[in-house]
Amino acid sequence: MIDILIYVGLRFLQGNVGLLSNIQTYLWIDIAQFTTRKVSVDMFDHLLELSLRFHINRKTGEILRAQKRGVMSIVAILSSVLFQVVPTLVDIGIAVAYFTVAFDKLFGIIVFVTMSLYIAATIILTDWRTGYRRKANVLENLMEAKAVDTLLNYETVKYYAAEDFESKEYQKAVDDYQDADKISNATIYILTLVQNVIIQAGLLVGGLLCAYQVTQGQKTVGDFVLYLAYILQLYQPLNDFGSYYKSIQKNLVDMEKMLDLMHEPVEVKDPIKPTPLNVEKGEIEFRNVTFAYDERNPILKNVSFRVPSGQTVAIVGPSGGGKSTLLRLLLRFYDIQEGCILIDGIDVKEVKQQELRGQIGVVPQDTVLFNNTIKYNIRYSRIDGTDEEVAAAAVAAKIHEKILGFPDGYDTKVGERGLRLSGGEKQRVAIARTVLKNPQIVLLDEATSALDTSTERHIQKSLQQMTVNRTTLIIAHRLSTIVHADQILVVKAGEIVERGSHDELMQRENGVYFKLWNKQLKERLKVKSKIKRLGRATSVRSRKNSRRYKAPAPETIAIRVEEDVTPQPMPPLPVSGPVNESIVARYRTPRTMTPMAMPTSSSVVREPTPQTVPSIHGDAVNESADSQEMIYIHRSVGWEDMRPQTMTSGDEVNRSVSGRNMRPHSMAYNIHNNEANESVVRGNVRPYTMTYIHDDEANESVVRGNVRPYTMTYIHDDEANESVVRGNVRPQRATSGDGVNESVVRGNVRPQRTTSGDGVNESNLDEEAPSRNSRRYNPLDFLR
Ligand SMILES: Nc1ncnc2c1ncn2[C@@H]1O[C@H](COP(=O)(O)OP(=O)(O)OP(=O)(O)O)[C@@H](O)[C@H]1O
Repeated sequence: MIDILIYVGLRFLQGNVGLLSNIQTYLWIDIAQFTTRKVSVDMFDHLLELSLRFHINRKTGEILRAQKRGVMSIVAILSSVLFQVVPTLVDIGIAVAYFTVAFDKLFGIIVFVTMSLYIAATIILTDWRTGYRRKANVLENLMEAKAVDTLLNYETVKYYAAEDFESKEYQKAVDDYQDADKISNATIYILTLVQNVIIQAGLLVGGLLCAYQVTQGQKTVGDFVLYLAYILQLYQPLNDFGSYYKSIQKNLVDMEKMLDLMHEPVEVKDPIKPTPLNVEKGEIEFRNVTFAYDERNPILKNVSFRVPSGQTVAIVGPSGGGKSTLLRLLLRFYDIQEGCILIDGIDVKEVKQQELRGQIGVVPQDTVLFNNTIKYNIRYSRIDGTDEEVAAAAVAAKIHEKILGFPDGYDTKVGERGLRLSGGEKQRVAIARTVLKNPQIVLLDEATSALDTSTERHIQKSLQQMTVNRTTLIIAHRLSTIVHADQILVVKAGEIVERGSHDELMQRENGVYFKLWNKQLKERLKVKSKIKRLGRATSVRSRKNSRRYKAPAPETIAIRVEEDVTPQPMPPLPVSGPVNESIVARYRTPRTMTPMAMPTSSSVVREPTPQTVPSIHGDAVNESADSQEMIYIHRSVGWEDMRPQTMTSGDEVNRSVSGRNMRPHSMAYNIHNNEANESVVRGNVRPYTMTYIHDDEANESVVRGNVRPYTMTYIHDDEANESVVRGNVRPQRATSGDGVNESVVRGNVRPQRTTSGDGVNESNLDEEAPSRNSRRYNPLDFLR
């Protein structure tokens, strides 16, 4: 009777386990939610607290996966321990006690040994399995990271038509994971097999002992049946215990990566007692700053400079010199090894990072926006900004009208990372954001370098307005955008190698800045050359004004090639026809053809490339130009198309132009020959520059819209101007000459640049175009 009562009691207890699992559905939801929220938010905060160094190296997909899996594991472990493991252990304990009391010690020992062996085998084998599980996890993370990385780079994948490659890579990642997962699962079967063998062995030994005792009359058949019934009932929770343990172990492995992330040390810490920072003047000072991302590779070496309140300092220099690093250090994304960085005399280390960054506005090189509305993105810098303030900031950044033009206005969604906006629009949103933030210190990190020159010019204007009276640190690649800076720092290999204003730096002919400037100049000219002024005055008649004036500046530049072609001895210059033939044979490109006497010599035919043929005219050249091969006269750096840089004067040349579809970069200085002009008229040539062309025919061709010169300078013929007026042509540059200017004034043409001439300037007051009349003309201005 007691036996039966104990048995029923035990079953009741076991039933309780089921009861508990019902209770858990009510209680558990709250516990699980609380745990999930706590762990997720702590983890998120910690990730935000980690340094830029960590985030530069992270793999977003992997981190999110680790976080998700880690949170789920914690909840699963809690659930297993609370509702499964503890009740099972209680169950097993009672069973051992019951067999010891109800049967005899021997049965208690058998049950105890079986269960101990079972638990020991489960623990040992599960630990062994963990290695496989861990490997499967790593591969699963990689699989996920691969997918996220590819999707984030969707555009790049499409640009390079790399869908197949990416698909194969992803397939491989999936295969690797599945292989590892298969092995991990296979080890479960080994574990289960061992567990079953132990249980069956225990059952067998206990059953045999019981049967023996029945035959000896020590036990009844009823006892035997009771033993079998109960022992079978007992092994069920034991089996469950095995699977709980397996699941706990799996969850512990899953949690590992998240715990690693949690333990990732915070590199840049706030001071314990921070000094309040209230930037008023906004004076910045770098004092003997030395810094390395990796101690083995110093990046900044003893850098010192000061940006006085309200001034603009530009940082320029070769790529990789450490310019962006300076900004990152000012924002304290990294701690420096030596020296200090001060804002209004306070070391940035002494200040709370949030407070520091809260008072500095940054327009980065490539703005990444949140996948939200334009309004949200602008307001991000000051979440209490009103709609009116947001609109005012957008007006200042010259994007308000544009936004209003979108169907959803300020509620337009910008897409992931702001990809639905153009580069220029994104940059303006970033500027508007900074305007709304209204910081005393503004950092511009190549804010416009990714944009085309026209958009850049517009944005530069917004930026310049924004930075008035604010301390500004600009990193620029295009030097033309920072000539206005109060001070320019040239950073090279982690050191400031030059400093001064643009004009001061341009005085140093061998300086880094001077060279950098010229390099960019050459890039724009598409030749590696140095610009040298060729003074020349030209009389130009303005019909409109009925007055004569002297052209204030040389419009043609002679180009002297300095480098990158192996210097070769200059042969005696030829004085007769054959030179031109030699030129024909050698396919040289004339860089400059100016109306000067042409020395010739047959020696050129045999000699290596002459370095300079400063001027060419004369029939022979021109005849050769007429032949199929006269293409490259002199100084070809390559075997490009026939494209002399400048063509001036000389009938035959002009004819060759007319016959051969040559495209001179420049047609300058009184091309007054009809044939040349005819060729222009026929639309065979499209000069980059047309200067002082005063022949009606040329102008007519312009009038007819056959040609679209890049530059029209001092065109003073009414017809040409009229054509501009009529909008037939859109020169990249339009200079002087009232007719042109008037057309600009009337908005018919949109030259890229307009200079000089009151009308132009009036129409274009906000362009701040340098007036050639107002100061000594510097040919470099031409390229700004
Ligand atoms: N997080 C980083 N970890 C290690 N090295 C880095 C890190 N960031 C930059 N560097 C290295 O530091 C050097 C300076 O980089 P920085 O970005 O400051 O150059 P930069 O002058 O702004 O160049 P660019 O004009 O090309 O933008 C480079 O050699 C770069 O490889």
